[in-house]
Amino acid sequence: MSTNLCPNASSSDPQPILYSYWRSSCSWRVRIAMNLKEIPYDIKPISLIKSGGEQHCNEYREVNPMEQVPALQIDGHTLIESVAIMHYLEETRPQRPLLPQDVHKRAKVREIVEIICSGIQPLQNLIVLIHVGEEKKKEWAQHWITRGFRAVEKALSTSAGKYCVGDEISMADCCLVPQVFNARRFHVDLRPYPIILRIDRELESNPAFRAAHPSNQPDCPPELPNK
Ligand SMILES: O=C(O)/C=C\C(=O)CC(=O)CC(=O)O
Repeated sequence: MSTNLCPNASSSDPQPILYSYWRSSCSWRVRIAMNLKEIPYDIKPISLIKSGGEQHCNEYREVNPMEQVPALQIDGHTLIESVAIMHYLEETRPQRPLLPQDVHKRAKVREIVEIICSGIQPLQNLIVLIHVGEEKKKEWAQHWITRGFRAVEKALSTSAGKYCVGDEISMADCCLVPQVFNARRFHVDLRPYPIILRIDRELESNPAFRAAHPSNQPDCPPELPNK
C-alpha cells in the first residue's frame, strides 16, 4: 500500500471499532463493505431504542454529533456517515474494489447510492417516523420507498448485470440490500421491481452479505421471528 493511502495506519493500530445497530440499514452498508474488503473489526452495539436511544447519550454524541449510527473508529480517526466511510475504505483499502474502473459505471454506482442514501432512507429513518407518528408511519415509509424504488429499478434496467452495475459487487449493492429489508419491514409490494428482487436474491447467499445481516449481529434480539 503506498504511503499516502493510509498515512496513519500501522500494524500496531488497534482493530477498527464499528458503532452499529443490528437493524440500522446505514450500519449494515458499512458492515457489508468491511466484510467484502475483509477488514477485521469489532462491533460496539448502540441501541437506537433502549432508554430512548443510546445514540442520544452524551458519550456517544462525542463520537457522532448527528446522534446516529454508524461511526467507525479506524486508523486513529472517527468517521461518520456510511457513504463517506465506504469511500474512505475504498481509498485506503483498495483491495476488492467497490467502485468500477469505468467512469460511466462509477457514475451509475454513485447515482444508485445517492437515490437510496439521500432519496429514500433518510425519509423513512427512525427519527422521521417518530415525528410522523405511529398512525401514519407505515403509509409514509411505503410512499417514499416506492417512489425511490421506481427510480432505482429504472436505473438498474440499463446498468445491471449480475449485480446493480455490471457483474461486480459495488457500493450500490451495499446500499440496495439493506433498503430491500426496510421495504419488506414496511410491507412494500416489491413485485413491480423484478431487477431489485433478483439482485437481492443473488446477494443473499454471499458470505460478506450474510455476515452483515441483522440476524447475525451480536445485538439482534434472540426472540426475533424469522431469524
Ligand atoms: O429497531 C428499530 O425500530 C429502530 C431503528 C431502526 O430500525 C433503524 C432505522 O432507523 C431504519 C434504518 O436504519 O433504515
